[in-house]
Amino acid sequence: MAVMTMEQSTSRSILPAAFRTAGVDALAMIVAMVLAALAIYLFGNAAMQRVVTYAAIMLTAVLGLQIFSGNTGIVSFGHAAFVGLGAYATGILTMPAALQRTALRDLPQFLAGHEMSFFTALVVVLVLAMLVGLVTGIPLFRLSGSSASIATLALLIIVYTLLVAGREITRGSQPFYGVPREIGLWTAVGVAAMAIILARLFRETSFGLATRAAADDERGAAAVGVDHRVARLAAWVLGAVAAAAAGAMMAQFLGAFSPKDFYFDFGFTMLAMLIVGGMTSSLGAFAGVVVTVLVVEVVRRFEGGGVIFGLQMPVLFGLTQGVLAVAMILVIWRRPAGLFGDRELNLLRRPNAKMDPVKPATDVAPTRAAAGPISVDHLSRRYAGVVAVDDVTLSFEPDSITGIIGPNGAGKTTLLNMIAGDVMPSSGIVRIGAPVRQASAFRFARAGIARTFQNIRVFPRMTVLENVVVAARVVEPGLAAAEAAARRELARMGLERFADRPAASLAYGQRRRLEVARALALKPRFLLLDEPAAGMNAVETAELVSILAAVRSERRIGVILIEHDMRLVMNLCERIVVVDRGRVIADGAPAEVQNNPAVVAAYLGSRTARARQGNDVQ
Ligand SMILES: Nc1ncnc2c1ncn2[C@@H]1O[C@H](COP(=O)(O)OP(=O)(O)OP(=O)(O)O)[C@@H](O)[C@H]1O
Repeated sequence: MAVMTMEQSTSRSILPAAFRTAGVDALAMIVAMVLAALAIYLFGNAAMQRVVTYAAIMLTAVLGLQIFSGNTGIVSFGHAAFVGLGAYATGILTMPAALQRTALRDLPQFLAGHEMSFFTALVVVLVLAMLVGLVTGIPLFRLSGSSASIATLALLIIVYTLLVAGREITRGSQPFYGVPREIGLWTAVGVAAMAIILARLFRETSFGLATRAAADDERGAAAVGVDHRVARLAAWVLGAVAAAAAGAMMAQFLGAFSPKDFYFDFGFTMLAMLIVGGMTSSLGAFAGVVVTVLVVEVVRRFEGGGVIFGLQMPVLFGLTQGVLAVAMILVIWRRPAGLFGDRELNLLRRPNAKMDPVKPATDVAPTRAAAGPISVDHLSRRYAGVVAVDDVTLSFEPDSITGIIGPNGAGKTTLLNMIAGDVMPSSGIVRIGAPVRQASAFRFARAGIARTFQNIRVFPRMTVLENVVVAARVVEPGLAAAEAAARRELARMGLERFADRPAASLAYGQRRRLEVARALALKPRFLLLDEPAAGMNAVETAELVSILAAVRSERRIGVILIEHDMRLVMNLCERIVVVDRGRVIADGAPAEVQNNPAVVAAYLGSRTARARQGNDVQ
């Protein structure tokens, strides 16, 4: 009987394995939600049904937040603003015309008298959220980390101020009333189910992979061709859409509300739910909402005071928010990644399962457009007081292997970083065939320059396979093809059995090999390696040398490597460029360079200097 290989099975299926897993996970969460709703529908009272409806609405909002914050790592306060916008827009669009004439007397003509059904209003609200998401996301995607978080906070304040100031449309800080209460349990559950599918699948899309990679390591992501700004914008817009859908439901759930219902308290509740469950997974959002709603429901009974279990209790104003805050602190303290960590259910993924054999990638031809050599013209890079690279002119042919050596601080890494588009030259230019904008690493990567880093930059929270898929996705026609290519690259590097493990769990030498596999998945013209054997033992180094030599002859790509291990350099390289104090002092075959008096002097000089420093210290 013929054994079907993993490669065959993957290429035959339309859906990539990651989507199949995500689909089954989403289905499991939806089934759990529907069963809970059904039990309450059949056996619960009206109050219980309201709690489940509220939970489904909050789940939609929190999943919107998770799509952005969970994947990009940027904590957002702005999603509460989208819930508010969705609520007010739905309120205006669905309010009966007669009521509108008394409640919103000054409403502009174009907004008056629509009397839409909930679902028609929902469609309008979603389109509106997409537009507002795009407009607000464009300035936001240029920011990272805490400055991006502050920008989302600013958005929340701006939207609140607009809602309060736009009295003719929103009734300002007065309650906005008269919204038909049409939303029922099953509508809320249905919309929440859509949000679950959206959030769970988004993680596995190219955008989801790109945002997660950039959240783990922005420079590492750029080095594999990821333009994280576009991916981040996509996450922002989709998150905004889900949050606005929650707002549309919230409007009809509450019937009456005011701007403060969608301000800090609400933003805090959304964040608390997500952080308690686990920010980086849709399972975390799901669990966070369930746990928090249950806790809040219990605590709320105590908040109003009265006789509880035979005891007379005082009114405890703010108890719910207080308990939420304490729960959040406890979770952050005891389980920083949330109750469910950063794991999805991953029902179809079994890390230790025996896999079908994969044909290692040995016959991959470079596919990139930039077919010519890399040329570096009068390249310099100055830092305050230091000339790291000083007027270097060089050319590197594809299908050649060049070592760049030199004493510590000679400028090797800075030169390599400029060739990879990671550092902007102070003067001079790097040409890689096609014209590429300087200092945009992701464009250099897409033009055929792949690299590894001196300090390994794998994406620790992503699986080993995902690390490579992020790169493969840039050159392969679809996710299924990218998965198959990534598996073959992992097999080439002897890492296929670790495919479903988090990259952080790999040993040091394996992580170095993973970085090489990820770089090769770009099908590059040139592979730039910054001290690939650093920190490896003799066996690991020998293994790496033989892999690199084989890869280079299999694929006929140019390799440029920086290395202090002279044995490795002399064994592997056909050409050696020696750099000292930012300048090229020798360039030629290994034997020539070894006997070059300038090189001997540079190395001797640095050693003498080091010895002198040592004596000074003593
Ligand atoms: N971002 C930076 N800011 C300021 N100075 C820098 C920066 N990057 C590099 N330098 C300086 O530029 C010089 C060259 O550094 P570079 O890291 O390129 O050398 P190297 O040859 O790769 O050294 P090593 O072999 O130790 O890695 C050093 O003096 C370094 O301190």
